[in-house]
Amino acid sequence: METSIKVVEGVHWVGARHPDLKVFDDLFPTRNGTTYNSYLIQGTEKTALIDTVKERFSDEFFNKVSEHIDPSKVDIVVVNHTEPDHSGAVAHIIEKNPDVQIYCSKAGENFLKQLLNKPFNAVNVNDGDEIDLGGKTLRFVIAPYLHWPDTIFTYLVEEEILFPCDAFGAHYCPEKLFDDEINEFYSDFHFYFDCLVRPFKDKVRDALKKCEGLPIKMVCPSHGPIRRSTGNFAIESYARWCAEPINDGRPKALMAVLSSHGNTRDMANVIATELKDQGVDVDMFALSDMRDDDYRDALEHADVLLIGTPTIQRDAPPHVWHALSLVSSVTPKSKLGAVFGSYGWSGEAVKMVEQRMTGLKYKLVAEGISFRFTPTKENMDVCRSFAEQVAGAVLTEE
Ligand SMILES: Cc1cc2nc3c(=O)[nH]c(=O)nc-3n(C[C@H](O)[C@H](O)[C@H](O)COP(=O)(O)O)c2cc1C
Repeated sequence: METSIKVVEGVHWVGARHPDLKVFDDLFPTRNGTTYNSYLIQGTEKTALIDTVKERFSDEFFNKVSEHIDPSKVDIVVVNHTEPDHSGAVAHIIEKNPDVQIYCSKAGENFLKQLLNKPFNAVNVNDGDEIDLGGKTLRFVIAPYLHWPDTIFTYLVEEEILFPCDAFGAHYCPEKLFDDEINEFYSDFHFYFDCLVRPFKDKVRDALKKCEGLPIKMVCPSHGPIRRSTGNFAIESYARWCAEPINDGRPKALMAVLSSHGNTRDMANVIATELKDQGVDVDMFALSDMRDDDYRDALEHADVLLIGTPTIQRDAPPHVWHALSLVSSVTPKSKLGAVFGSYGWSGEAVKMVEQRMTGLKYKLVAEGISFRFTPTKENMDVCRSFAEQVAGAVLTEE
């Protein structure tokens, strides 16, 4: 049976391994399974757990905790993040000790109320709050949206260890727990960031600012290896990936176009020429043949998103919906947008895409235009006016 692992004196990993997990949260593929990391911190006065494990791993979790203390004697559970893969054993701890104090953010308390559906003893924490366990001081950093609104980081002052829950983590289940005992896992680390954290780059910047100046010897995330020797590398990687987009000269329009017979593409070309004349560069993407990652990068650098779509089978084509589904997987630089396209008879697509963009919180800077089959010279004049309006909105926003 697996046992707990000492991290430093008075701090033990009491988590669980899930090496055969293939898809996390039914959403994200995992090449190497994952771990649910929980940490037991024992001071001279009090004992705290930092997060717990997924519910089905509760028994092995409690076995590990019991190596050090009767689980009913744990005084505090810090819930850095309430998602069930970390809060899954909290209900069992409360059964063992109804007085256990649950340290969490206000949002965390609200979420836990509806995750547990039972009373518990919550202590809300704010930035900089501390609790002294007796020679082991926990300090809290509020880090909302890394990756849920409830997230906090916990910092162990004396040992200079950061417990950031899902931030800086990786779905990777190594044989050994520490980074300096295992092979490189950079691609899993990067993939994890892309799946979970990339939509919140601005929030990462906020959290990193709060951590500036904190001496950090070790980063103990909630998934994957403990970063005993590369904690700062993980933090620097996030800082690099989340840096503000550089304003390198002229504003940019990202134009994503699908066109079966070339009509929407002809409109796109006229619009693009006019945009360039007005001082806006154009990054053109053919939606039928694009790499998602290129498009995601472009979304993070574009000042406006233009979608060109024909109506196909009373709808916009699936490629267009796919492109729109990627918006929420990144931190778009701007939420200005506009839609255009050609149709044959019913012409639903442009309106439908406008509605979706509004739902994604885009501000539509020009009324959508759609023309029947081959655009006429007059139609192309309207395309130029459309481009002028878009350029005007983008340049005013600059
Ligand atoms: C498979 C297919 C299905 C279509 N279904 C519709 C439709 O439901 N409603 C409509 O208005 N036009 C429909 N059209 C016509 C196109 O919207 C029209 O040909 C348009 O000009 C195509 O623009 P494009 O050249 O940019 O693709 C369909 C075209 C194709 C190829």
